[in-house]
Amino acid sequence: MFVLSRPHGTVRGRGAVRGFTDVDAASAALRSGEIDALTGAIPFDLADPAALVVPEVLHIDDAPLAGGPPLLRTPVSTTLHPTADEHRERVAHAVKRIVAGDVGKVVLARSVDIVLDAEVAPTELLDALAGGNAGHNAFGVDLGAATGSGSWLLGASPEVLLRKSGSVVTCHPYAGSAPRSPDPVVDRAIADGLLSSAKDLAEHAFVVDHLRDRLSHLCDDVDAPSTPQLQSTGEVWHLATPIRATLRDPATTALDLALLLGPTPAVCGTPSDVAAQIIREVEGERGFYAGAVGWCDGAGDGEWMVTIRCLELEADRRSLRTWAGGGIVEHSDPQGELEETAFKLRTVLNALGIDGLDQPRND
Ligand SMILES: C=C(O[C@H]1C=CC=C(C(=O)O)[C@@H]1O)C(=O)O
Repeated sequence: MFVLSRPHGTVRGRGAVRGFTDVDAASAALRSGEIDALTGAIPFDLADPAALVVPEVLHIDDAPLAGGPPLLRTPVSTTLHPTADEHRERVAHAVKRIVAGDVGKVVLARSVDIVLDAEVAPTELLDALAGGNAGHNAFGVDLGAATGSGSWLLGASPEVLLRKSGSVVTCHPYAGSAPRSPDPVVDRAIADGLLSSAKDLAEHAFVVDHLRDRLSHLCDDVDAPSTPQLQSTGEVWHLATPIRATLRDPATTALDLALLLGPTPAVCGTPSDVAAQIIREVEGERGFYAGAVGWCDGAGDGEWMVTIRCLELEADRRSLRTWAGGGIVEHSDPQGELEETAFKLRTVLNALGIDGLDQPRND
């Protein structure tokens, strides 16, 4: 099963006629007309297996999921990768490499392994994720249909890697973050601070520059405003830029665009190859985190979200891994970056009904 809930509608894929773990084979089958739809997840490292299926039925309607209340689970065990101290050290080291000129920006992430006190049904968690943000953004991908793993990838990503309809491509990159506050006056002041933060504006510009450059390979009229706007989730303020471009060849598929554009510097860095190498050395394999989740129809139209604010729920339905990362640039502060991972983790933790991770505050 596949579900992508967005403010403008919900896409559901049911059944699996065929599965693909090789993105190039999936892309070729779509382009040749051998298959007429595709749903699923692309990993961060395209050399890793994807989880793509040709659904028996692809159903598209014009309402998001209604969303449900948060669940009420308690962790019986929590393991952080890495510890707070180690993450601060990694950020400090990345800043040194940036100052040395090895890389311009690199996104470093932390993961948390949690074992819950009781099982969670993937569809129940999907509803809780959709209920946790005003846009009812949420996704759920049964990874087993393609990989046989029995796991589900679930999340509430606010970030559209791309949407393709006919010859029009839109992207909505997010980069640059600050925590929401329950106090409206403080919340507004935090948002205003983000909009004028030189460090966050620089962090954001890497992503827009990358998308402008990659889109120009296939598109004319790439239109991106010169300054970002504010967007928010339930937990986080972001800088975001709406980008629009016109494809030279409208037969280019949304999947091909996802492979061309991602992983962007919102989740990887600049230059992409150097940043990806640093991430591999520092974090190891990311799996599906920071890849893309989405769908594509027979005309090549579709939508792909950046796989963030997400978790992988294992076959036992009690064990899960969730992730949060942040873009490191020259003026990043290790403690600030640690705190950023903590408030980004709240999206998934809130949906599960988990208050704290039972660790010292900054862990
Ligand atoms: C990498 C993540 O967020 C990205 C998206 C928005 C803002 C980001 C930032 O401010 O660093 C990240 O680029 C994540 O949530 O794990």
